[in-house]
Amino acid sequence: QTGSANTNPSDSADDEYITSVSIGTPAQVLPLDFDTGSSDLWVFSSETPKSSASGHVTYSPSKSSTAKKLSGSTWSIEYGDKSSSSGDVYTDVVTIGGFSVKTQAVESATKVSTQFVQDTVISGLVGLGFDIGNQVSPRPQKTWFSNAASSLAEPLFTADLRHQETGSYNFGFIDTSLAKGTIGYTPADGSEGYWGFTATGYSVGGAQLNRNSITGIADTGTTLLLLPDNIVDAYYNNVESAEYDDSQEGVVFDCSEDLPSFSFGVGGQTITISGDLLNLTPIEEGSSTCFGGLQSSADIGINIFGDVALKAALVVFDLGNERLGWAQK
Ligand SMILES: O=C(CNCCc1c[nH]c2ccccc12)Nc1scc(-c2ccccc2)c1C(=O)NCc1ccccc1
Repeated sequence: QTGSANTNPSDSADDEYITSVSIGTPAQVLPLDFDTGSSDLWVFSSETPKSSASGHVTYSPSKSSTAKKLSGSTWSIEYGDKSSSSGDVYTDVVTIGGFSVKTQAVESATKVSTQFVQDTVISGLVGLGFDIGNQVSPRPQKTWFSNAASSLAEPLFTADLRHQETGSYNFGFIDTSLAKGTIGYTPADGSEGYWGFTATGYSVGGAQLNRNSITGIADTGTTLLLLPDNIVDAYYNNVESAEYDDSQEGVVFDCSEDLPSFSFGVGGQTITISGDLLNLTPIEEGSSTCFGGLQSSADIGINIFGDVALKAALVVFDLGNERLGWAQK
């Protein structure tokens, strides 16, 4: 068995990607953000304060004949950007791309932080990280993919995120036609709950790849490519108008500048992110100053290959073989 779901950028900056998910009987369809950087499926619900839920599609367990309260279970998550949510837990049928998991833990939000309240295009997250990262207590729950894996043709899924166009999440199969290059595989480290891996080097503007190990995570839930300062500086030294903007908390530059590409090595392949994918968006509507897709990971303590990097590749999240595959698109 397999599943295939389309995913769409939420806005003109590709800030996040929205995928429709069916929950319950009859189906309640919610726009959710698939997140390989976390391991909880949580949703805005009938239990979310009305003031917080306004503008969001919500899940009502009381309207689903297959919903069951997981009594005594609660959850609470805080993300690195200080956003957070918490609540209680139901199990229900969750269908993604035509594949149904009958008894999926659906974490219902009774509290959500302002970032999520204001982000009305999404009604929650589908964690696609490793089960060890799940935040339900007293008994951690499995992710949708972990529950699905044993019934899928192959225990893997692929992410094909695209700039300002429809992409896909495929479960149980690899559509190699989505990529130009060969898929290079590298071991994945799931011990922290993330899809961790090590890139073998980087280059700016198509130059020869140097040999620098870069350990990081493949994270569909983070917009940016966040790398060490030495790499960020090496890149922006090629961008004449680049400067650090305190109010934006990142490097900005003239929108008119032609940005160099950025490449990294992984699994014996070279993934090249074109310059225009590294110009994320004007800092404000109509501004001629643009915000960079590559930013520093220095005060984060972890390198994150977020959507800006993933957009350049077809990425295979291979749970069965504990490995990540990358192919140039
Ligand atoms: O949490 C995830 C993936 N789920 C994000 C869900 C989400 C969190 N707000 C959201 C808002 C909308 C949609 C989804 C999300 N990835 C990781 S691993 C380490 C960090 C981290 C640790 C310390 C400091 C910083 C990051 C993060 C992180 O916070 N990324 C988001 C971010 C990273 C940088 C800047 C902003 C956000």
